[in-house]
Amino acid sequence: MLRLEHISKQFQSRCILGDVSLTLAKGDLLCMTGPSGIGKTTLLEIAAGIVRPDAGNRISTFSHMACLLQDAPLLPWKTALENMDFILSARISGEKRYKNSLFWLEKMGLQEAAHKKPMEMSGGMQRRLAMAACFAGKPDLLLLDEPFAFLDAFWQDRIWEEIVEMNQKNGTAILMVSHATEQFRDADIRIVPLSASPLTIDI
Ligand SMILES: Nc1ncnc2c1ncn2[C@@H]1O[C@H](COP(=O)(O)OP(=O)(O)OP(=O)(O)O)[C@@H](O)[C@H]1O
Repeated sequence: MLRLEHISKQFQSRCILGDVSLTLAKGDLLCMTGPSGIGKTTLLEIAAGIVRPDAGNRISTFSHMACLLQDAPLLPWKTALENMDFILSARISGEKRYKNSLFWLEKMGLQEAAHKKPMEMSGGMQRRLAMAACFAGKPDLLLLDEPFAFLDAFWQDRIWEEIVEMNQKNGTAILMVSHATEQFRDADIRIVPLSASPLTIDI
Protein backbone atom coordinates (compact mmCIF):
# COMPACT_ATOMS: atom_id res chain seq x y z
CA MET A 1 0.00 0.00 0.00
CA LEU A 2 1.19 3.49 -0.88
CA ARG A 3 -0.46 6.30 1.01
CA LEU A 4 0.10 10.02 0.55
CA GLU A 5 -1.58 12.05 3.27
CA HIS A 6 -2.37 15.75 3.01
CA ILE A 7 0.56 16.56 0.76
CA SER A 8 1.36 20.16 -0.06
CA LYS A 9 4.14 21.55 -2.22
CA GLN A 10 5.10 24.94 -3.52
CA PHE A 11 7.87 26.14 -5.81
CA GLN A 12 9.12 29.71 -5.50
CA SER A 13 6.09 30.70 -3.40
CA ARG A 14 3.67 29.26 -5.96
CA CYS A 15 1.47 26.55 -4.46
CA ILE A 16 1.24 23.54 -6.82
CA LEU A 17 -0.21 20.93 -4.48
CA GLY A 18 -2.62 22.36 -1.92
CA ASP A 19 -3.86 19.29 -0.05
CA VAL A 20 -3.49 16.01 -1.92
CA SER A 21 -4.07 12.53 -0.54
CA LEU A 22 -3.71 9.35 -2.53
CA THR A 23 -4.03 5.65 -1.83
CA LEU A 24 -2.66 2.94 -4.10
CA ALA A 25 -3.09 -0.71 -3.15
CA LYS A 26 -1.68 -3.94 -4.62
CA GLY A 27 -3.27 -4.55 -8.01
CA ASP A 28 -4.41 -0.95 -8.53
CA LEU A 29 -3.90 0.65 -11.94
CA LEU A 30 -4.35 4.39 -11.82
CA CYS A 31 -3.62 7.11 -14.34
CA MET A 32 -3.52 10.84 -13.66
CA THR A 33 -4.24 13.17 -16.56
CA GLY A 34 -4.58 16.93 -16.77
CA PRO A 35 -3.18 20.07 -18.33
CA SER A 36 0.51 20.84 -18.47
CA GLY A 37 1.87 22.38 -15.29
CA ILE A 38 -0.95 21.20 -13.01
CA GLY A 39 1.49 19.18 -10.88
CA LYS A 40 1.23 15.60 -12.15
CA THR A 41 4.97 14.98 -12.29
CA THR A 42 5.51 16.66 -8.93
CA LEU A 43 2.92 14.37 -7.36
CA LEU A 44 4.44 11.30 -9.01
CA GLU A 45 7.90 12.28 -7.77
CA ILE A 46 6.57 12.74 -4.25
CA ALA A 47 4.91 9.30 -4.56
CA ALA A 48 8.33 7.96 -5.59
CA GLY A 49 9.94 9.58 -2.56
CA ILE A 50 12.41 11.58 -4.67
CA VAL A 51 10.80 14.97 -4.05
CA ARG A 52 10.09 16.00 -0.48
CA PRO A 53 6.70 17.61 0.15
CA ASP A 54 6.47 20.80 2.23
CA ALA A 55 3.94 19.06 4.46
CA GLY A 56 2.17 15.73 4.62
CA ASN A 57 3.20 12.09 4.88
CA ARG A 58 4.27 9.38 2.49
CA ILE A 59 3.81 5.84 3.72
CA SER A 60 4.71 2.83 1.60
CA THR A 61 4.61 -0.85 2.46
CA PHE A 62 5.72 -1.92 -1.01
CA SER A 63 9.10 -3.63 -1.05
CA HIS A 64 10.38 -2.87 -4.53
CA MET A 65 9.56 0.26 -6.51
CA ALA A 66 10.54 0.94 -10.11
CA CYS A 67 10.17 4.39 -11.54
CA LEU A 68 10.20 5.78 -15.09
CA LEU A 69 10.72 9.53 -15.01
CA GLN A 70 10.42 11.91 -17.96
CA ASP A 71 14.20 11.86 -18.42
CA ALA A 72 15.29 8.23 -18.57
CA PRO A 73 18.11 7.92 -15.98
CA LEU A 74 20.58 5.97 -18.12
CA LEU A 75 24.33 5.96 -17.62
CA PRO A 76 25.79 7.47 -20.83
CA TRP A 77 29.14 5.65 -20.62
CA LYS A 78 27.55 2.21 -20.37
CA THR A 79 25.94 0.13 -23.14
CA ALA A 80 22.28 -0.90 -23.05
CA LEU A 81 23.22 -4.29 -21.61
CA GLU A 82 25.57 -2.73 -19.05
CA ASN A 83 22.86 -0.25 -18.05
CA MET A 84 20.44 -3.14 -17.47
CA ASP A 85 23.12 -4.99 -15.53
CA PHE A 86 23.83 -1.97 -13.35
CA ILE A 87 20.16 -1.14 -12.67
CA LEU A 88 19.33 -4.76 -11.82
CA SER A 89 22.46 -5.43 -9.75
CA ALA A 90 20.71 -4.64 -6.48
CA ARG A 91 17.87 -7.05 -7.32
CA ILE A 92 19.14 -10.05 -9.25
CA SER A 93 22.40 -11.95 -8.99
CA GLY A 94 25.03 -12.97 -11.59
CA GLU A 95 24.09 -15.20 -14.53
CA LYS A 96 20.37 -14.83 -13.87
CA ARG A 97 20.72 -11.06 -14.20
CA TYR A 98 22.51 -11.37 -17.55
CA LYS A 99 19.84 -13.71 -18.94
CA ASN A 100 17.03 -11.53 -17.61
CA SER A 101 18.63 -8.43 -19.14
CA LEU A 102 18.91 -10.09 -22.55
CA PHE A 103 15.33 -11.40 -22.30
CA TRP A 104 13.94 -7.91 -21.65
CA LEU A 105 16.15 -6.20 -24.21
CA GLU A 106 14.76 -8.61 -26.80
CA LYS A 107 11.20 -8.08 -25.59
CA MET A 108 11.65 -4.35 -26.03
CA GLY A 109 13.12 -4.83 -29.53
CA LEU A 110 16.63 -3.83 -28.43
CA GLN A 111 18.59 -7.03 -29.08
CA GLU A 112 20.53 -5.33 -31.90
CA ALA A 113 21.27 -2.37 -29.62
CA ALA A 114 22.55 -4.37 -26.63
CA HIS A 115 26.08 -3.06 -27.10
CA LYS A 116 25.14 0.50 -28.01
CA LYS A 117 25.45 3.42 -25.62
CA PRO A 118 22.38 5.63 -24.99
CA MET A 119 23.72 8.46 -27.22
CA GLU A 120 23.85 5.98 -30.13
CA MET A 121 20.16 5.17 -29.61
CA SER A 122 17.01 7.11 -30.57
CA GLY A 123 14.79 8.74 -27.93
CA GLY A 124 12.27 5.91 -28.33
CA MET A 125 14.98 3.25 -27.92
CA GLN A 126 16.28 4.94 -24.76
CA ARG A 127 12.74 5.03 -23.42
CA ARG A 128 12.27 1.31 -24.18
CA LEU A 129 15.57 0.56 -22.45
CA ALA A 130 14.42 2.40 -19.33
CA MET A 131 11.10 0.52 -19.49
CA ALA A 132 12.95 -2.81 -19.89
CA ALA A 133 14.89 -2.06 -16.70
CA CYS A 134 11.63 -1.19 -14.87
CA PHE A 135 9.86 -4.39 -15.97
CA ALA A 136 12.85 -6.70 -15.49
CA GLY A 137 13.15 -5.93 -11.78
CA LYS A 138 9.59 -7.25 -11.17
CA PRO A 139 8.54 -4.33 -8.96
CA ASP A 140 5.48 -4.46 -6.73
CA LEU A 141 5.07 -0.70 -7.24
CA LEU A 142 5.59 0.88 -10.66
CA LEU A 143 5.50 4.65 -11.21
CA LEU A 144 5.44 5.82 -14.81
CA ASP A 145 5.65 9.38 -16.11
CA GLU A 146 4.39 9.51 -19.71
CA PRO A 147 5.39 5.92 -20.57
CA PHE A 148 4.25 6.32 -24.21
CA ALA A 149 6.30 9.44 -24.93
CA PHE A 150 8.70 9.16 -27.90
CA LEU A 151 7.15 5.83 -28.96
CA ASP A 152 5.43 4.98 -32.23
CA ALA A 153 1.98 3.32 -32.29
CA PHE A 154 3.45 -0.19 -32.39
CA TRP A 155 5.60 0.34 -29.29
CA GLN A 156 2.87 2.25 -27.46
CA ASP A 157 0.67 -0.85 -27.82
CA ARG A 158 3.46 -3.23 -26.78
CA ILE A 159 4.35 -1.17 -23.69
CA TRP A 160 0.69 -0.96 -22.76
CA GLU A 161 0.35 -4.76 -23.04
CA GLU A 162 3.32 -5.20 -20.69
CA ILE A 163 1.87 -2.70 -18.20
CA VAL A 164 -1.48 -4.52 -18.14
CA GLU A 165 0.18 -7.93 -17.87
CA MET A 166 2.39 -6.80 -15.00
CA ASN A 167 -0.65 -5.39 -13.23
CA GLN A 168 -2.96 -8.35 -13.84
CA LYS A 169 -0.54 -11.28 -13.53
CA ASN A 170 1.77 -9.99 -10.80
CA GLY A 171 -0.62 -7.63 -9.03
CA THR A 172 1.87 -4.79 -9.47
CA ALA A 173 0.38 -1.51 -8.29
CA ILE A 174 0.82 1.05 -11.04
CA LEU A 175 0.52 4.82 -10.83
CA MET A 176 1.05 6.63 -14.09
CA VAL A 177 0.82 10.03 -15.72
CA SER A 178 -0.32 10.01 -19.33
CA HIS A 179 -2.29 12.03 -21.83
CA ALA A 180 -2.73 8.99 -24.07
CA THR A 181 -6.00 7.80 -22.50
CA GLU A 182 -7.20 6.35 -25.85
CA GLN A 183 -4.59 3.67 -25.16
CA PHE A 184 -6.59 2.32 -22.23
CA ARG A 185 -9.54 0.81 -24.12
CA ASP A 186 -11.11 -2.20 -22.37
CA ALA A 187 -8.65 -1.99 -19.47
CA ASP A 188 -9.62 -1.98 -15.81
CA ILE A 189 -7.95 1.34 -15.08
CA ARG A 190 -8.94 4.26 -12.92
CA ILE A 191 -8.40 7.56 -14.72
CA VAL A 192 -8.19 10.62 -12.49
CA PRO A 193 -8.41 13.98 -14.27
CA LEU A 194 -6.61 16.74 -12.38
CA SER A 195 -7.82 20.27 -13.06
CA ALA A 196 -8.05 22.70 -10.14
CA SER A 197 -4.88 24.59 -9.26
CA PRO A 198 -3.50 24.32 -6.64
CA LEU A 199 -4.52 20.67 -6.49
CA THR A 200 -6.78 19.69 -3.61
CA ILE A 201 -7.95 16.15 -4.06
CA ASP A 202 -8.24 12.75 -2.35
CA ILE A 203 -7.45 10.09 -4.95
N1 LIG B 1 12.08 21.93 -9.31
C1 LIG B 1 11.21 22.87 -9.64
N2 LIG B 1 11.48 24.17 -9.41
C2 LIG B 1 10.61 25.16 -9.70
N3 LIG B 1 9.40 24.94 -10.26
C3 LIG B 1 9.07 23.66 -10.52
C4 LIG B 1 9.94 22.58 -10.23
N4 LIG B 1 9.34 21.42 -10.59
C5 LIG B 1 8.14 21.77 -11.09
N5 LIG B 1 7.98 23.11 -11.05
C6 LIG B 1 6.79 23.85 -11.49
O1 LIG B 1 5.67 23.23 -10.90
C7 LIG B 1 4.57 23.22 -11.82
C8 LIG B 1 4.09 21.79 -11.99
O2 LIG B 1 5.08 21.06 -12.68
P1 LIG B 1 4.85 19.52 -13.07
O3 LIG B 1 6.01 19.11 -13.88
O4 LIG B 1 4.52 18.76 -11.85
O5 LIG B 1 3.54 19.63 -13.99
P2 LIG B 1 2.89 18.55 -14.95
O6 LIG B 1 1.42 18.56 -14.69
O7 LIG B 1 3.57 17.23 -14.78
O8 LIG B 1 3.22 19.15 -16.39
P3 LIG B 1 3.55 18.41 -17.79
O9 LIG B 1 2.31 17.68 -18.21
O10 LIG B 1 3.89 19.54 -18.70
O11 LIG B 1 4.72 17.50 -17.53
C9 LIG B 1 5.07 23.85 -13.11
O12 LIG B 1 4.67 25.19 -13.12
C10 LIG B 1 6.57 23.75 -12.99
O13 LIG B 1 7.21 24.81 -13.67
